[in-house]
Amino acid sequence: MIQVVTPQHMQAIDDASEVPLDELIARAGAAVARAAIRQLGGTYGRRVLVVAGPGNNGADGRVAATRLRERGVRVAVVDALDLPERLPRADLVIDAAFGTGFRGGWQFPDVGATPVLAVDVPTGLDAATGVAGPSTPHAVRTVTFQAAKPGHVFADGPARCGDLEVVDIGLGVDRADALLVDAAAVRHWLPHRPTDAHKWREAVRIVAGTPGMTGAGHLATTAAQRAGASLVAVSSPGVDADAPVEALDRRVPGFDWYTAVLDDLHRFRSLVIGPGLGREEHTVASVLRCVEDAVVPMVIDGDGLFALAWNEAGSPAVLVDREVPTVLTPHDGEYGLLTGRRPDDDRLAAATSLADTTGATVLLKGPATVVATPGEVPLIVDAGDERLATAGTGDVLAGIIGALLARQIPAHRAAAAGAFVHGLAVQRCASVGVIAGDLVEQLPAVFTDLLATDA
Ligand SMILES: NC(=O)C1=CN([C@@H]2O[C@H](COP(=O)(O)OP(=O)(O)OC[C@H]3O[C@@H](n4cnc5c(N)ncnc54)[C@H](O)[C@@H]3O)[C@@H](O)[C@H]2O)[C@@H](O)CC1
Ligand SMILES: Nc1ncnc2c1ncn2[C@@H]1O[C@H](COP(=O)(O)OP(=O)(O)O)[C@@H](O)[C@H]1O
Repeated sequence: MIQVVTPQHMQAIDDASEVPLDELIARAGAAVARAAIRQLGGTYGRRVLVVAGPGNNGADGRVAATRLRERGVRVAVVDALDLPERLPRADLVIDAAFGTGFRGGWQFPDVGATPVLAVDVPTGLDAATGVAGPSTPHAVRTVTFQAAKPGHVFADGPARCGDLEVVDIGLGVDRADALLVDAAAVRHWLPHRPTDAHKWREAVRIVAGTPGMTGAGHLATTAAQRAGASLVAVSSPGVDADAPVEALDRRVPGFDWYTAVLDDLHRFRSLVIGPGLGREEHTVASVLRCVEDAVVPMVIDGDGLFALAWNEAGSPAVLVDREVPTVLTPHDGEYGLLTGRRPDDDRLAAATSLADTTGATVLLKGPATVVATPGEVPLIVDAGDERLATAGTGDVLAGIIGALLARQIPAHRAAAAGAFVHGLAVQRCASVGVIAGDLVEQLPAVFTDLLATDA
């Protein structure tokens, strides 16, 4: 997995390093020159413009300029603080104006359609949060050093950075602030089914859906089945519609259904509660009883999170005493209900603080999803894309995580692996018109491909 380190932490690593700064800059500049040559597809007859600032980011760019000249590239270097009225023509612009030391108030010049290669971060992109300034260029590629920064993966980061290249320049990273989840990690986390498998061994209990929102129960159930649950029992309180044929249809009344759910919950390996349950007072009461008394790992999603927030003692009080893992899956609005404030731009900190106050695993949804658990390095999943922003995809995610918990994957990894396969599933879907059920259909192939690749 790629390490993610905050800019402040990277500065401390830099300060503590025994490698002299000049050497780090030489290595960084050489890596930028190599990336530029790859981007140009050669050196002969190619022209590069380097916009170089007054700090170390500019120094990286000047070294790259020297290396490129040595390779026969025609290079012009312009001073970011003294830009000429007309920029020299080029096949590639290297943005070495400012990196993590940028303080705002400087405009990146208009380079038209010329591709931009950014050094460390495109100028003006906040490396801590990914929020771009008004003139931040859209780079085709960004070369960063030793570790990715949160700004590369959150907010405007992915769109402004283009392809991200992380280059080892010999700085020892003592600890990562987060890890970017990849296929190799998820493959490693997935258990093989034992030959003596038994249908109750990976059984998932789901409470989701109400009259008028029966789809939530259906989506979570089929997602859990397709993510490897050996058996799924589903209840949609007050609903008489049929469950999927392969699932156990556990009909429960619209009120006080917690007794029926808790009754034989010990037979299951996980409980998914919340998608499409509604926000009635009696629903809140039943959800809270389940959270307090459930003896199996739980995923609490959607209206289950509303129920947690809507109780006088506050969600931490309900959760901290749980002796088995709990995964909370808020989007920004649900995070706001739980904490009284929507997450700010520092999404790693937002997820981590909710995890710390509740003792739960928190999966904070978004274009890049963060998974935080007390005592674990946060995980970031950026496998999905905007096609996931459609009704019901969260219900699918909850079902997948429920199945992975039932398959005995620890909560932190189960949540991140769930978000990762959810993202891979959408990659296999059509470019337009994707609905949540399409993700479910893709899951067996996603898992099959993941397990078949030997990276
Ligand atoms: N540990 C690492 O990650 C390494 C980082 N390196 C590079 O070092 C960069 C950080 O270097 P610096 O701390 O020198 O920061 P920058 O190179 O981003 O720029 C800081 C300088 O720019 C000036 N400045 C900032 N905003 C301005 C504005 N709006 N108008 C005019 N002047 C402005 C500041 O006064 C300061 O002199 C990284 O982005 C990276 O490119 C590499 O050199 C090698 C090692
Ligand atoms: N722009 C986006 N890019 C990538 N993933 C997204 C984007 N918007 C939403 N998602 C993902 O889609 C899912 C939506 O979940 P949720 O909001 O709970 O949907 P619902 O409640 O309709 O089921 C989450 O997994 C979230 O991370």
